[in-house]
Amino acid sequence: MAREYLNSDWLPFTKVTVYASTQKYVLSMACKLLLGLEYPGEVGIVSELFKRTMPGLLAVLINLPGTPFNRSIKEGKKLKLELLKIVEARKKMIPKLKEREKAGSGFVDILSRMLLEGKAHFKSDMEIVNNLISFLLSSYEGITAAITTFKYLSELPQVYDALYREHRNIAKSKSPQEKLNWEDVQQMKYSWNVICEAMRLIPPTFGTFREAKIDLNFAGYTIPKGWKILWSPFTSNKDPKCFQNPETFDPERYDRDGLLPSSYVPFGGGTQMCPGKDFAKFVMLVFTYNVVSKFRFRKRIPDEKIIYLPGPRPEKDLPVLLQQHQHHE
Ligand code: HEM
Repeated sequence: MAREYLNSDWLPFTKVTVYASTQKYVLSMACKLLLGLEYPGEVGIVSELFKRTMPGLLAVLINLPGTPFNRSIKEGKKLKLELLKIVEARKKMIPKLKEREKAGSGFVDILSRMLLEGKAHFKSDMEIVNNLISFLLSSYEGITAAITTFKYLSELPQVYDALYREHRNIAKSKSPQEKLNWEDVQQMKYSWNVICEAMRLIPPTFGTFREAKIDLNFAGYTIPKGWKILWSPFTSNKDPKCFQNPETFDPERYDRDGLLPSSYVPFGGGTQMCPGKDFAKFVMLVFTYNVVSKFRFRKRIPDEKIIYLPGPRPEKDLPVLLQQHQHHE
């Protein structure tokens, strides 16, 4: 799907805005993997309704006709109805899905898996829909934010070249039209280090809250039972005690220095750790592989700032000039 997407949305152009384009791709990919919708035909309605609902997340909470908040509520209701229709239709396919699963054939998307697991986990269809919306949101915001990787790839040619070499080695073991498989993705060790380094310097999420279950003493401070504590990857990620020369983009550090426990936490930790980590990793690696195998790119705004809305994004969506590889260098 990444290949198909790049052929239609990148290949005909010499300029693209990486953030907006990646967001579109990630949402389509999430619709396919989470909901089992076909790309590009079936993902259109859901992704459009989802995009129209999103502005309400950051709007002033005034629910009057014509306000962005009011518009988002209306679009959100339409999105839920559309997802309910999809859930209804999929339920009718459960016997077929069970057969397919027994035969061990074919990929089972997350919605189908939720339905196969049955009523034990979900009280109603609306609960399934609400879960799906939270997964779509995490993909849309989280995975796209990690695409700051491309900012560093356009700034650091030596990192780009090392990544390209890793990708070429994988490509050499395959025929030109052969798709990536799970084993190929496991080999993308340097690529993952690059993405990790981008997420270390610009974490996709600011952090979340925990509640103190007992009176705690931490670093000389008393935290009374019941207080909320905000943990954030922004603190340890730039701490020289955890990462040497923390401001330097250095993907090799993970193999060379290793990691202190709980020092690198873009996906959180403990029992609440992000359940979408592997999904996100897979989507990011496959997309990066497909982009780097086809293009070099140069930033059009040399000192473009990263802003937080609330997740990080390049201020002007990272416009780049594309240069297609003429032959495999
Ligand atoms: C690069 C992408 C992503 C990043 C950086 C990220 C990061 C995080 C973080 C920091 C948390 C809080 C963990 C904690 O409190 O310890 C979290 C929770 C969560 N994430 Fe992600 N996430 C990403 C992608 C995804 C995706 C793709 C999904 C779903 C498909 C997802 C689903 C969730 C859910 C459901 C929770 C709540 C878990 C709970 O409270 O038990 N995330 N994520």
